[in-house]
Amino acid sequence: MPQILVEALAKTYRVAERTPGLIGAVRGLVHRQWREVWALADVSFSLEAGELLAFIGPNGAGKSTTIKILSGILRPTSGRVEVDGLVPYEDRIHHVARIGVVFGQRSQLWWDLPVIDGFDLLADIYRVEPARYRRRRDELVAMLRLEPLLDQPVRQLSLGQRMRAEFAAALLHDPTILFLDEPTIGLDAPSKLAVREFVRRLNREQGVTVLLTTHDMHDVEALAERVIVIGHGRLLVDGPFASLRAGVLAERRLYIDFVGPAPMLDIDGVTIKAREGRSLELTFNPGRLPAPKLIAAITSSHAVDDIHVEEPAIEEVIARLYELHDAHEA
Ligand SMILES: Nc1ncnc2c1ncn2[C@@H]1O[C@H](COP(=O)(O)OP(=O)(O)OP(=O)(O)O)[C@@H](O)[C@H]1O
Repeated sequence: MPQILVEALAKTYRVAERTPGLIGAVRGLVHRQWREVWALADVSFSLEAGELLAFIGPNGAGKSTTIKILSGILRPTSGRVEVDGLVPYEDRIHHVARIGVVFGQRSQLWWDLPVIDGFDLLADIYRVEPARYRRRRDELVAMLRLEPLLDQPVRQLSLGQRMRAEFAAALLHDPTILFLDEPTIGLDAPSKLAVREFVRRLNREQGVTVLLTTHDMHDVEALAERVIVIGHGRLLVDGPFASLRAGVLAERRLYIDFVGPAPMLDIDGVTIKAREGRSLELTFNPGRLPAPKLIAAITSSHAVDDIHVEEPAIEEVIARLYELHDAHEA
């Protein structure tokens, strides 16, 4: 029996139609027109205990809605959800004792309270037995290097520091499942690395099941073995990251600055995308032509000033997935 089971999940939101202008606004107060927005059309997947799954997709794809339903905040329009045998939105009290949630854009700590007081309050709310709480809190404080921040009010923390405190807050009651909604959003590079390292340890060493949404492909690469791509409220892909990468993500971009004007390159399997002055941008498939081989071929015959390889941005990957999906549906 999987730990998380999602079957034919659908969610519509009812939003008020706005008529422009003052008269429209007044009329809207009297006869409000509603329109339905399909956030999720039909999503099914399951997750075994101890898995780490990344949920990716463009803005508005339905990722946050899925996390909100799984964490019991929202009720779906139709479909079935079970987490550890419970229906999250029907048995919230028991459910929240087993899960931890971190929203990158929202805080569960109290803005004006010192971090440690917020932790104490949460332990009370979750009714964590005092000795167990102190043990878990000290463990998390050490893992997340929170000691120097404990007496500071949350509002004085930097975003990176606050996210570390948020992770501890979400885990004080020792949940076996962690939902993360864009946990690295807005963080600088060292803070992102710290978050990834912490999530990895939590999953690998403590066996916590993690479901994560992100727009950062580096999060996915660093953490997830399995990836679900969601778009238009539907599942587009569910599989190992390695195969997604080898298929849709195969293309790499190479940027080269030459010492002199950019030469005409004619290499099998390489497409020139842009040429300007001394610069050249090209694409290649590393499965067919490994990057070191390509770079060696170019640098052995041309003087190069700078060179770097880039993976396609997540938006490009998603756009490509849409094309494949639409072609398949047609
Ligand atoms: N409370 C709400 N009321 C009305 N519509 C909503 C509400 N929340 C979400 N939506 C709509 O549902 C759709 C899915 O939104 P959701 O926030 O789940 O997407 P997302 O994949 O998390 O996007 P993002 O990457 O931008 O966070 C969007 O069209 C959004 O406008």
